[in-house]
Amino acid sequence: MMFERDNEIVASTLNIGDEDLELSLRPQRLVQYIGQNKVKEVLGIFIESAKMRNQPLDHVLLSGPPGLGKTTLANIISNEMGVNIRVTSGPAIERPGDLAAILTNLNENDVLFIDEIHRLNKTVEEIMYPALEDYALDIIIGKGPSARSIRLDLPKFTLIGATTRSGMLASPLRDRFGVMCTLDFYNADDLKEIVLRSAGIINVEINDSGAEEIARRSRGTPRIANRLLKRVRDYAIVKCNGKIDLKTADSALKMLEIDEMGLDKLDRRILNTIIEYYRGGPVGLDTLAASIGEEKVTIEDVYEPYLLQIGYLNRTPRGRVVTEMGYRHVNKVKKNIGQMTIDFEG
Ligand SMILES: Nc1ncnc2c1ncn2[C@@H]1O[C@H](COP(=O)(O)OP(=O)(O)OP(=O)(O)O)[C@@H](O)[C@H]1O
Ligand SMILES: [Mg+2]
Repeated sequence: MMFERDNEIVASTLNIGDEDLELSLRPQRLVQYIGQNKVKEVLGIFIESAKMRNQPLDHVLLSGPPGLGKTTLANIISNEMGVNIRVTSGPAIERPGDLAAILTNLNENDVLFIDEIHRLNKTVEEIMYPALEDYALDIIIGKGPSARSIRLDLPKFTLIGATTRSGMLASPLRDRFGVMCTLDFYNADDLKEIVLRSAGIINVEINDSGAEEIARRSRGTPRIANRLLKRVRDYAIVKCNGKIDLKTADSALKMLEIDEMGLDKLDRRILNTIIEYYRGGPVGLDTLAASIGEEKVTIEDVYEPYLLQIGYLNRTPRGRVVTEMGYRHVNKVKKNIGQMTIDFEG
C-alpha cells in the first residue's frame, strides 16, 4: 500500500532567503539528482523493486563528506517510494524512550532518516537492532527482580542513516543496512550542471564559462557550489550588470579568498601550519587542531577529505603529511633530504 506524502519538506520557490533557497535548490526526484550515477542506478532499481513488491525499501546507509547530497537523497528516496519521511539525528535521540516514541509513530513503509547516525549512543543503538531486523521493540518494564521485557510490534519501515564516517559505525549496526551507498566528490561537469540548474532557480543569468569557474572552485561539493553561486550573484549585482561570466566569477571568488583550486583560508592555513611548524609533517590531528585553533571534527570531516582527494595531504599512521603538490600550492618547496634526516632522528 502507498501513502501520500505530507508536505513537510516541500519548499516554496517564492521566498528568496538563503534557507528557503537551500530547500528549493534541493532536487526532489531521482532524475533531478545530478551525478553520482552508480548510486542513482542502484537505488533506482531497489526502489522500483520494493514498490513492485509492495514492501518497504531495505535500510539504506548513505556515507560521504558534508554537502554531497545525503539529506537530499534521503528525501528523494521517500518521494520516489511515495511515503512520509521522519527526520531526526543521532545526537537528538538521547534515550531509548525517544527512539521508541519515534518508531511507534511511524506509518507502514515510512522512511526514518537519522542524520549523523554514527553519533547514536550505545543504549539507543542496541534497541535499534531488533527494530531493524524484526520490526519489533523489546521494552523493559519495571526494575530489579520484577522487571520483565515485552515485545512491541512496529510498522515496517525503512531506516536511512547518513554519516560522514561510516568507519565509526559499530559493525552490528552497519551490518543491518541492506543497501550502502558512498557518495564521492562531484566532477567538474556535474558541478557545472548543478550551478546552471541552481542559477535557473534563483533566476540569475550566467554563461558557460562563468558556471565552469564556479564549478571548478567548489571543492567537488554541491553545497559549496550553490553557496558560491549566490555570493557571486551578489557581487555581480553590485559590481557589474548582474550577469555572471568568467571575469565576474573570478573577481568575486578572489574577493572571497577562494583560490584557483577552490581552497579557502583555512585550507591554506592547514597546509602552511603543517609546513612551517611541523616541517611538512607527520603531525597528529590533535596537535594540528590545537595549533590552528579549530575543532578536530571540522578539520577531519570538512577540510581533510578534499585535501586528501586532490593529493595535497597524505594520512600516514604517524599523522598528516603535506605532499609535494601541497607545498607547491602554497609556493613552498619540500626539502626531501632534510625531511628524511628529521624522520630518522624521530
Ligand atoms: N546531486 C545533486 N544534484 C543537485 N543538487 C545537489 C545534489 N546533491 C546536493 N545538492 C545540493 O547541495 C545541497 C547540500 O546537499 P545535502 O544537504 O543533501 O548534503 P548532505 O550530504 O546531507 O550534507 P551534510 O553531511 O552536511 O548533512 C542541497 O541543498 C542541494 O541543493
Ligand atoms: Mg545533511
